[in-house]
Amino acid sequence: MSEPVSDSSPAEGVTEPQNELTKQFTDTEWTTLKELRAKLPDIYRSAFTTEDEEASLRPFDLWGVEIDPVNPTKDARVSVVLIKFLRARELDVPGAVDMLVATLKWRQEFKTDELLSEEFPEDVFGGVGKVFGHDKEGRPVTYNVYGGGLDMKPVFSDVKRFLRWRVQLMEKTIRLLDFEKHDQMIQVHDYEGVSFMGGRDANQKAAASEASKIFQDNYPEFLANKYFINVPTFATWIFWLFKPLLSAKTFAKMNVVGTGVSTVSAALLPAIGEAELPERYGGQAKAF
Ligand code: HEM
Repeated sequence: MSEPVSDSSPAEGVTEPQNELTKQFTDTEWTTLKELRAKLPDIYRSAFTTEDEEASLRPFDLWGVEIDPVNPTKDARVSVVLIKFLRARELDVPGAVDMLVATLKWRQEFKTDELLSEEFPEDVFGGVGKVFGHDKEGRPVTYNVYGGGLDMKPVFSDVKRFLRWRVQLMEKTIRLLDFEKHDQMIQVHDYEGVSFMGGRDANQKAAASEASKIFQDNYPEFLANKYFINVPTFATWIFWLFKPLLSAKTFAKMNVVGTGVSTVSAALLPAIGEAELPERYGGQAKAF
């Protein structure tokens, strides 16, 4: 990685707002970021198709950060959001442009702006997903309990509803990121007590692959690390099924951990401090 650039580098002599995260950008990242910013009006025209050009160029709120396509340099957090699309495409500007257009279109189709206020039955989803605590670097942690003695039938009976619930959890976690110091999360999947005898049913498979695709295509670089815990040895093959669905970079962030509290805590404690780790995983936090 090259040296972080000086505060005056981003706009060749013109200073613009910086934060802890933008200060870590490399020179190449700044160069590609400037190219991407210059394309924002075209990106917006493609993503927000309307007869009224002025309307398509209105600032858009992406994860709580307002991106003004005509003047994107006022807020350092805009750079933090945009660099994600570049990093997800190995700093290839046309690739990042395509991804951003597709994400903006997908957000309109999926109606993500309605998600945060949507309600889901507590008796079905209450125990299945939680945002709880932080890792040692202050990043939020989400736990998905796809086992743990819970009844999974109603969770996956309606795949569309599951996807809206799961994406809502993602969006809620993102709202905990400030894009100043933190722009990534940790995710934990707990498969404790899952019976793998009959394999995953058709709905579970569809939900898993569709959710993975949504995250892969529309949530660039939000994952710092992901842990699959309480996975019995004979079920680890399922992990490899996901390899073709995920980029090599995302796949490399994933860790499969075996069963039992001591195995799980040995894997999680280096990342999540004891005080923040739920008791059920060998920590001290009275969580869920
Ligand atoms: C009945 C058992 C299982 C169920 C119900 C299930 C459910 C899910 C769901 C709903 C997702 C979507 C992504 C998310 O929620 O974050 C997912 C993703 C995934 N699961 Fe499972 N899963 C099961 C078993 C396993 C096992 C045994 C493994 C092995 C480690 C595994 C590995 C993965 C991987 C690698 C992903 C992709 C992660 C991502 O896209 O971020 N799953 N699973």
